[in-house]
Amino acid sequence: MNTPGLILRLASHRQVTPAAFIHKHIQVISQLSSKYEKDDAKEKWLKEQGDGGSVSYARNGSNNDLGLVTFHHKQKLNAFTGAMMHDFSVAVREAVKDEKTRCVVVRGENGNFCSGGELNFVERIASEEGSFVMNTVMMTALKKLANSEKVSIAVLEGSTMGGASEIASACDIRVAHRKSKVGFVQGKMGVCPGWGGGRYLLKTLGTARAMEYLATAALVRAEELYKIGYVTHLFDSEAELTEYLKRFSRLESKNAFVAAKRMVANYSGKTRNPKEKEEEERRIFMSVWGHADHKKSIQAIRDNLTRAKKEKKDKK
Ligand SMILES: CC[C@@H](C(=O)O)C(=O)SCCNC(=O)CCNC(=O)[C@H](O)C(C)(C)COP(=O)(O)OP(=O)(O)OC[C@H]1O[C@@H](n2cnc3c(N)ncnc32)[C@H](O)[C@@H]1OP(=O)(O)O
Repeated sequence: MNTPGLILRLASHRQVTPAAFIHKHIQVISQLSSKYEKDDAKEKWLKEQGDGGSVSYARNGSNNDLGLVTFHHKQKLNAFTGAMMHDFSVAVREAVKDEKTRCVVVRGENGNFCSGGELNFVERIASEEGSFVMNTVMMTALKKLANSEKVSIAVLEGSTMGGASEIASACDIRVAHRKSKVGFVQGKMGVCPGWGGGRYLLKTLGTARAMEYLATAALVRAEELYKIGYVTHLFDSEAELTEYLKRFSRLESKNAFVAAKRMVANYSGKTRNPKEKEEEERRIFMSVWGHADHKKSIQAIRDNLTRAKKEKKDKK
């Protein structure tokens, strides 16, 4: 192809949003924002779309440090409906408020995380109003989860498709069943990430890999995701998963646990300027230094050293 032809071809492929299009969308968004001024109006609208399934929040009976957000729609591999998006918002609010827990475990029932948007529901809300409401409600819920002081853990089993990969990415940690798969398949449906979790996909995968996976609608095995660090732990059985989750009760000081989460969150976001991040780092550190747990731990370490020294001496 000659150079002018090539330039014309490239220009026609360049995705430039025309000004008229942007203007129309600003108008639509402004109308919808007034119609659904309150978050509960959007949640109510989603609930009315129904289509089965639910999402619950409960404290884990055998490990009280864990709160469980569970997807229930096993006949459709936990595909998300409007009712489930409504419940998810409520469940996340309950989970992050629960003062008794340290972690929020996000999981699907029956050995499957979630197969993305439920197709009948997706078809029904395929409109500007639908995209506005779904995107806003899910974005708010994912932000709440990502910004909370709990450590959030997504347990990926079976299939994690489309929007479900956004939920998984919004969590601090992803653990996966060795045989599971994650599909960044939004493009196969002719759309892009729409559950408000695009930013978390970029953060957890890195821009190049997020581009590759989204542009190819990749279905990726857990073992590959483990190699690139998207998944931090692979498990083969429920017993192994239970053992893994017990690790999050190891820190005696809950204060130190919360500070660890705050310290990581402070530097993983791009929202604050460097000066504010430094100030926040100092504030976090000052919240643990000199705290009763700190003083108790110093004494415990000192006692350990003394004990070890005595044991060494006795052995001689
Ligand atoms: C707006 C949401 C959008 C976004 O923006 O992000 C997305 O989420 S895009 C992603 C949409 N989801 C999909 O494309 C996945 C569709 N499902 C599949 O490709 C497969 O089901 C599977 C996930 C690869 C699993 O395959 P398999 O193990 O062979 O199970 P089945 O296919 O037999 O599924 C069992 C049962 O569940 C029904 N099902 C599965 N996913 C959905 C769904 N998303 N919506 C509605 N129903 C779903 C499937 O039809 C089967 O039903 P029965 O045939 O009645 O048993």
